[in-house]
Amino acid sequence: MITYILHNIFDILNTPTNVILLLLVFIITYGLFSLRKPSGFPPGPMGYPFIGNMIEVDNEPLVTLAKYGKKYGDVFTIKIGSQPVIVLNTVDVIKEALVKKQNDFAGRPYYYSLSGLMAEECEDITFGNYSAKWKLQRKIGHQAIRNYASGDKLESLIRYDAFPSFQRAVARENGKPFRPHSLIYLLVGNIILSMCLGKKFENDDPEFLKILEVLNNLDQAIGNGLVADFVPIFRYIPTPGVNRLKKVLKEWFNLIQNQVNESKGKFDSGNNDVKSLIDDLLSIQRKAELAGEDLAKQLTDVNLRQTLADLVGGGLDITISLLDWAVAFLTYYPDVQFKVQSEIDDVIGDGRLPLLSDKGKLPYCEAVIRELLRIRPVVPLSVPHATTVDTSVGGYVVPKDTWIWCNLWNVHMNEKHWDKPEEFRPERFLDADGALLPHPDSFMPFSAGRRVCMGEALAKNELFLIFTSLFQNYTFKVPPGSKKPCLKGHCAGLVMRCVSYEVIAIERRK
Ligand code: HEM
Repeated sequence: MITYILHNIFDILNTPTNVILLLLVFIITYGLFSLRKPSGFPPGPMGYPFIGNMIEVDNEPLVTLAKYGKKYGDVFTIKIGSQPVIVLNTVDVIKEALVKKQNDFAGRPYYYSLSGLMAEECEDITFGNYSAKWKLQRKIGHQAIRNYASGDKLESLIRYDAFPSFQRAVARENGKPFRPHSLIYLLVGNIILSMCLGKKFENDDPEFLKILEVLNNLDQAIGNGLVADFVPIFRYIPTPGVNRLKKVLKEWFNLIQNQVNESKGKFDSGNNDVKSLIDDLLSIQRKAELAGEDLAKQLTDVNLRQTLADLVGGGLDITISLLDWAVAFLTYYPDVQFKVQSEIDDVIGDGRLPLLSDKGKLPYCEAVIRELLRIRPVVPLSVPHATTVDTSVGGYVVPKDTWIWCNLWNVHMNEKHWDKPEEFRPERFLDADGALLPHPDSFMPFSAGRRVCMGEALAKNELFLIFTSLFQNYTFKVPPGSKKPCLKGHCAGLVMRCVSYEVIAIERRK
């Protein structure tokens, strides 16, 4: 048949009907071919030609993956467009991959929007390929964060600048209902930007608002990803989605690069005063160069601005989402809010804002933060991984370059590990005397292994300080006549967000 077609191709193509017929045959064959799973891959749902399981997974990713898990087991394959993805659905297989075989699963898949455009061809930490240069880039980023995560820098930033500025913004609401997300955005934005750039901002500072606006536009332009992520031909077609993303990214890179240049100019003129995380990154990199670490010389300006972009972009969005969930849940459950406030009142009182040294003394508050991270793990499917070599997981052989999703959400919702997992119950993290229990293996909001969240230590300290400061100073209530916040999440890109809601904030310390 094929030989016949090849020999008579020009005769066949001589009428429009035949051309259309041939095209149809090609499309149908390609469509059927796109349904095929690579041999040896774990089982999974069939899906549709061209799009695979994309519609179901895009609509309700967490519900859909839980349903597939029940049918196909701990490890299964889905298809996003023509791209096969292996989903790891339980703690055992996730730990086998990310901890036991951590090097094998430390890669990242290539997404055109995130790895290509946003990370300037994988030059950042989050989407960078697992390599010696990437390890050094992560080490430098990690070291710079560590200098801020503990100690006075973070504490004083919150106590003296960001939180008082947040209080002034709440006071301007004058007891009227407002959306906490927008004020939390300004609060966390102020902390992260002051930390990264060494600048202090009032909430209405035009430079500050411009950076937040660009970040917000970036978020919207990325949305749930681009078609070009899964259908490669769209990378070469200037679709409105790609054009919009490129435009916002140009603005974002300009903003970030200007900050890097300011810092570099300072260092080049002999001023080695470290005032911000970007100064830290530069000084650690220069020390590595002087110590003869040749790889440090390979870290370019693009790597530097991408590391900064990872810290600003990643840190901001995820932390804001968790705090937005915190206000939503504690407004919904006033009894939990009351217990949080009573513990803070007993231990700290109202004479000063909370400090990191209070951490061990507020077990109930810590249990609430943990329960929030369990019930709403803000990066529920982690950041996608890829295999770096031929390997195996859950008894299946997995070839190099396979895309892997780790379903952290399902781990936190597994009845084998959590009693009534859908209930918000902070006490599950406490013993009978109210002391904090060590958290179990099945609690993994920051993921695990080589790619474990780089900001984990900073995030935990930041969440503790902001959370306790918020509830020490305010009681959040549902506005009269309004409904309680909706606690059902929705996934936008990699992040699980709260549906927008309103509260009133009643000041507790007059
Ligand atoms: C509530 C707070 C946060 C949560 C729940 C969280 C969670 C996560 C998760 C699940 C991952 C993916 C890990 C993997 O690929 O297996 C991740 C990666 C990452 N996070 Fe976080 N994160 C938080 C805050 C932060 C903050 C504050 C920063 C930085 C300032 C940060 C920086 C990063 C970076 C750079 C990566 C990529 C690491 C890599 O690819 O090696 N995160 N985070």
